[in-house]
Amino acid sequence: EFVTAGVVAVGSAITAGLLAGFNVFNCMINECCNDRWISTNFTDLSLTLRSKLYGQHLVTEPVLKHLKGHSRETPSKALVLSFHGWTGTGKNHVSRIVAEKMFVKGMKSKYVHLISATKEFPHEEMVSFYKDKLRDMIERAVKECPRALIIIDEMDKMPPGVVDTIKPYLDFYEELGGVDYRKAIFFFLSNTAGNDIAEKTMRYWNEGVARESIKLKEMEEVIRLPALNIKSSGLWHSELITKNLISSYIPFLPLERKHVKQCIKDSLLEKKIFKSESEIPDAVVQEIADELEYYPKDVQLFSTTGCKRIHQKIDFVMETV
Ligand SMILES: Nc1ncnc2c1ncn2[C@@H]1O[C@H](COP(=O)(O)OP(=O)(O)OP(=O)(O)O)[C@@H](O)[C@H]1O
Repeated sequence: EFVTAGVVAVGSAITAGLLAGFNVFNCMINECCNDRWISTNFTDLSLTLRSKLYGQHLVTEPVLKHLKGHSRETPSKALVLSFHGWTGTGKNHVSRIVAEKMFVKGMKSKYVHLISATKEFPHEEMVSFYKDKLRDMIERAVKECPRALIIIDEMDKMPPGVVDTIKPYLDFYEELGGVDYRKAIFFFLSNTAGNDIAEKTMRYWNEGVARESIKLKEMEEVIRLPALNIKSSGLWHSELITKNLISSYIPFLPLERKHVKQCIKDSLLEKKIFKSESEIPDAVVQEIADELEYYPKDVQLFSTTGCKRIHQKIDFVMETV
């Protein structure tokens, strides 16, 4: 009996060893939820954000700070960053950069989830079904990898009330149903409060105050109230706001012509129309920039579509050159 027990024990040890070996080998080739596939080194991310995100000082540093803080051993809750601003100001751009620098497979990682509210939750009358659907999506994502990045785009198109269903997962609980949600990262993207952010930025400009001296704290105030009170914000009367479950509101300021010009240069290089920045004639950049619309009409300060639609404008202008 003693001998049999010994043989069984040795057998189990060998099986466990083989399994562990297989897992190590498997995770060298296939994506796993570990440090080989998910980075906790923020150097590259910080360099990229600093050089490739224009005019958004209230985004670059706060986002980096939150990500670094949250990556420490055991965070007390999931990180929830709510991105707000006009169209084309960089909300998706930042999300993509973060995904690409944190996850080896970038946006293609099975641990990065991009949920489009208009695609997934198009009908207002289906709220209760959508609540189950969203809850299920989040549970599956975090069960598969506690360090998942979940991006909800077009939050303002989400039927009111749906998002509150994920409240427990964003709270300070150690675990829910055997799953720890505290290492997960959520980005909410919306245009809500975009006009309020633009107005405030405009006011500073009129007073001759440098854009870079605008503080995060005051902009957060500008966002929080509209997000809570506008029915089509996705966060209308949401407990995520009232119970302080959103870690930070990140304002994307409207982009000025000089930022748009930087985006144009990037796009011209990306499209391989020019080989280096020094080859790009100013007149070409100017002409493409003139194709966009600016607000307010008299001073033409902010691009109403940020850096969006630049690719089409390049095609149009280069076609006629
Ligand atoms: N601040 C920025 N710095 C550098 N490039 C930018 C910036 N904002 C936008 N872009 C460029 O413009 C493109 C469109 O921007 P993006 O999709 O990030 O806008 P958005 O804020 O998510 O808009 P929407 O609210 O319409 O979803 C990006 O892919 C990027 O190339």
